[in-house]
Amino acid sequence: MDKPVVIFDNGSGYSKIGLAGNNEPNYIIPSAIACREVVGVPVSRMQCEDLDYFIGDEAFRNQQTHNLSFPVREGQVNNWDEIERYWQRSIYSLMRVEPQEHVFMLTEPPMNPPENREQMAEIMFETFDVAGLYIGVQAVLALFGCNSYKDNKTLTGTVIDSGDGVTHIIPIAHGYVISSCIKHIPIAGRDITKYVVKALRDRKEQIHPEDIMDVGREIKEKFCYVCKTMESEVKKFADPGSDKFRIYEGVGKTTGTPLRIKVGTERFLGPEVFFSPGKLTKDWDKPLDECVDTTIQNCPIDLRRDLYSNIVLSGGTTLFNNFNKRLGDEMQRRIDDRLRKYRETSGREPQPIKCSIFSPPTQRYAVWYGASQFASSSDFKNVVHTREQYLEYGPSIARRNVVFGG
Ligand SMILES: Nc1ncnc2c1ncn2[C@@H]1O[C@H](COP(=O)(O)OP(=O)(O)OP(=O)(O)O)[C@@H](O)[C@H]1O
Repeated sequence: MDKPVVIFDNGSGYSKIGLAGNNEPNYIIPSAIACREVVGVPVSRMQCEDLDYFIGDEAFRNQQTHNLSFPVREGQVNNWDEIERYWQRSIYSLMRVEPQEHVFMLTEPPMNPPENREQMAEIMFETFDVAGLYIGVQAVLALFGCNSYKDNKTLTGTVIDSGDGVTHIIPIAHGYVISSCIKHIPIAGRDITKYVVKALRDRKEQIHPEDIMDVGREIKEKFCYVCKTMESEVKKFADPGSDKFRIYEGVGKTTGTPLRIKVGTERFLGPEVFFSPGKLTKDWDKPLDECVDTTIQNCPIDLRRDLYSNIVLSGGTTLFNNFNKRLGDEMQRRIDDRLRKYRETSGREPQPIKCSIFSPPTQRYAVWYGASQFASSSDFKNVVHTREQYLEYGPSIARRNVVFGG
C-alpha cells in the first residue's frame, strides 16, 4: 500500500490518468477506443489479450481500420468490455504499473447506480487484482481539491461540472451531495463544438468531413469566449474588418490538408448557448444562471448562503474566457432582484447575499486534482476497499459510496 495511488478519471470525452501526489495528471487523452473485429467473432466475445485495439489519440489515428467507440456516455460507463480494455492499456502501457501493488481510485458522476460501482469493483479486483479501490464522486473531489487554494476550507458548495458530454450542477453540504437537488443540463462541450462545425459547414469552408470535428473543437478551445451580452457583441462583428475576427491556421489531422479559416460570430455564439439557450438550441431553454439559482433555492434554507458563496467551476467547458464573470454577474442580478422584491413586499430589509464563483487553477482537471489531493491525505486509508475485504464480501463492498470529510 506504500506505492502511489493510481487515479483514473474517465470522462465522456477525455480521461485524466496519473499518480496521486502529482499536481496534474500524467495523461489527458480521449476516452476513445478503436477495436478491430475479427470476422465472425463479435468484439464482446473476444478476450482482451486477443484483441487488436488502441486507446486515446491512437484510437482516432486507427479509425479507418478499426471500430471507434466511446465507453463513457454522459459521464457514465456504457460499455464494460470496452472500459476494461481501456483500463488495461492505461495500466500496462501508459502507467506501466503492477496493479497488485497499487490502490486505484476511480471517479463517478453523481447518481451513478450502485450496480455500476459493483461492476467497477469486480473488474478492478478480479481482472486486475488491484491492492485496493476507492470510487469517488467527481463533484466532491473537485470541491475537496479547491481547499488547497483556500484558507477557509470547506466541503460545502455548489459544483458546476461541465465536460464534453454533460453538465451537472451539484450542491454539496459537508461532503454529502444533496442528490434530490442535482440539476442535469444536456448541453456541454461537444454541443458547442457541433455549433462551431455547423457554422463552418454553413459557410462552406473547405474542410474534409473526417477533419471537421477536430477543427471545430480546436477553434472552440482557442477562440471562443463568453460575451457580456449577445446583442452588443453581434454589432462588433458587423464590420468585416473588425479586429474581433480571428484566423485559424492548422493542418487536417486525418488528411494532412493545410487549413486557413476566418473565425467570426461563432466565437461567442457557441458558448452563448449556456446563457441564451432558447435562441440557439431546441434541446434546452433555461439559462445556466437560472438553473444554478433554482438548484440552490431548492436546497434547505440554512445552506443556501454557503452554497451561493462557494460556486466552484470544474471541467474543460467552464474554461471559456469570461465564463465565470458572466455567470457571477447574472447570478448576482437574480439574487438582488429577489431580495428587492422581498423588500418591496415585506417592508423588511433582507441580509445581502453574495454570490462568489471560484475558478481553481486546475479547473480543466479539477476532479483529478481533487482525487490526487484526497489520495495523499491521511483520511484516505479509512475509505479504501481492500483486496481482503473484496475477497471476503465480494463486489457489494462498493455498493455504498463512502463519503469523506463529512
Ligand atoms: N480552453 C478550453 N476552452 C473551452 N473548452 C475547452 C477548453 N479545453 C478543453 N475544452 C473542452 O472541454 C471538454 C472536455 O472537458 P473534460 O475533460 O472536463 O470533459 P470529460 O470529463 O471528458 O466529460 P464529462 O465530464 O462530460 O464526462 C471538451 O469538450 C473540450 O473541447
